[in-house]
Amino acid sequence: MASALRERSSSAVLPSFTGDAFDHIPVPSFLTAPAGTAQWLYTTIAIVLALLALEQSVYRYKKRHLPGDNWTIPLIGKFADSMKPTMEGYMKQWNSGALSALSVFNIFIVMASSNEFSRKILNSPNHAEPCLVHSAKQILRPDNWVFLTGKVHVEYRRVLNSLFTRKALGIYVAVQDQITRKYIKQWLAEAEKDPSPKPIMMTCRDLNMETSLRVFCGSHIDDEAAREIGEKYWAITVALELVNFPLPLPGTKVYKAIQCRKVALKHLENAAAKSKQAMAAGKEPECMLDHWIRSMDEPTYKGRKDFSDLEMAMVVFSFLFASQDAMSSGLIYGIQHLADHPDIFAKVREEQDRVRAGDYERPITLDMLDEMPYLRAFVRESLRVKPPVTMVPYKTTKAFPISEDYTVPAGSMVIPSFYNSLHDPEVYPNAEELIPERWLDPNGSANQNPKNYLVFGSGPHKCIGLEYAMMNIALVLADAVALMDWEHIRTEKSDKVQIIATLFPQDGCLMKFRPRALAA
Ligand code: HEM
Repeated sequence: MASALRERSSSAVLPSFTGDAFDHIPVPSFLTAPAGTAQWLYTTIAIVLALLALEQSVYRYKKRHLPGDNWTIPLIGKFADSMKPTMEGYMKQWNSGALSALSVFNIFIVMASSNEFSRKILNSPNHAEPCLVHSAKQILRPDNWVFLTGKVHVEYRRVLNSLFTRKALGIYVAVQDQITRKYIKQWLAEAEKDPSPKPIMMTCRDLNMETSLRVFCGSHIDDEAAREIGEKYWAITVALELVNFPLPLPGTKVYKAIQCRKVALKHLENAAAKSKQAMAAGKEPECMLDHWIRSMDEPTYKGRKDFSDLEMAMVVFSFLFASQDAMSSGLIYGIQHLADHPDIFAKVREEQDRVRAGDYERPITLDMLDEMPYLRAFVRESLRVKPPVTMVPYKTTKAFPISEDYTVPAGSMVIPSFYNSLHDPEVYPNAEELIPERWLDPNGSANQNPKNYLVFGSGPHKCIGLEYAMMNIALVLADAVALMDWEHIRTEKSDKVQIIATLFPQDGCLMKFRPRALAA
């Protein structure tokens, strides 16, 4: 095709453009260039045009009958949209069909929006594997365990599951409670000095970061290192776009995120070494690293024991990476939802008062959380209404016959989306409304259709930290409800969603906190 175009362009009739009548029109220099140069230029243009035509043909061939644009913007496709994603844009895509197509930087993408197709992608490890966002491999390092697949992934995960047993959660809950109380004291002290409403987005992120670092590394990470990781981590959050600029050149978001990872890994590796020393010296486990090292000595332990400091650091970093944004989103919407529903707030507080029996200084334990079913139902419901993670990019490893009439080509991105499953009115009547009670009835449709609850994904890569995540959000809300009075200052942006890797209220959730006025 290119050679045919070349032949045609070399014999193109130009003289009519060089006649007297056109003398006043500036002629581009390449048209007046010597014959050899012009021919070279026409050839180049012809090749470029042919490649552009080929790009469109390949896109249309892959897309077939799926809903989606019939043409893709040359080279970049929907890159501009992916730079500034909006909930409205995503919803338009999800509602255009159970499967729909688009292309970004020549990556062919199939978006799945129904429960059936989303679950099928998550549960077909022989056809598709997670690719997170494109930048994740550059940020986490390609040798991070999260990129393992198949049997090796299952085996690695089996070891890591021991980090989320009830025994382990019992260690973490004490750390979480201590840090949450420290932050609540700080918020109240700041509010006393300046009672104006403050956005809680960054405050919640800081609380989550400190909680994670202390739960994972305890005192094996010093305050300075924790502060440095916390400060730099925002570079990683902003680099988590669906598709980034392909090369991590200096100045790009991915480059900055990689620099942050290097700093974090250095500190985490150090923490792993210190934890090994502490456990060898017979100290009591105080964090996840300690628990991990100690559990490998238990007679029932089966699996590898030779984890290097770097390997342990990479696991901890993967947890930080997977949790920081999702936890912050879940917590912020938890606070906003509670503040905006005084009836629900009152029920949560009544439960707190009952379980704590007037002793608000006593640290929360796992047993106490077990006695708070209404709070746990609220957390579940809040995450359903505003799922922090609305989709997870996967990649097809071979042609994937996803439906009777469509096969996703090998090497495509396939994106299971969770929003429609979580807002399915058949399973969740009045799906847009926040109704914790729907989780209190074991025979209700919410509990009877667990397959719809995709907040934490499904299949071999389902969120490993889901119990810990729900426990942490519940604990922060429990302490905040028990110890403070709240006021949410609503703006016209409170219900609008901002997407920075996960979902946040556009105004950052403006809150006023006061010490709780307890009846004398
Ligand atoms: C509200 C908070 C959280 C939400 C909404 C969330 C959601 C998710 C989702 C949707 C996935 C992908 C699942 C799939 O592909 O099927 C995932 C994976 C993962 N999550 Fe979470 N997550 C949260 C908190 C956490 C926490 C606290 C940790 C660790 C402490 C964590 C660690 C991970 C890891 C390591 C994976 C990858 C698992 C694998 O590939 O085997 N997440 N999470």
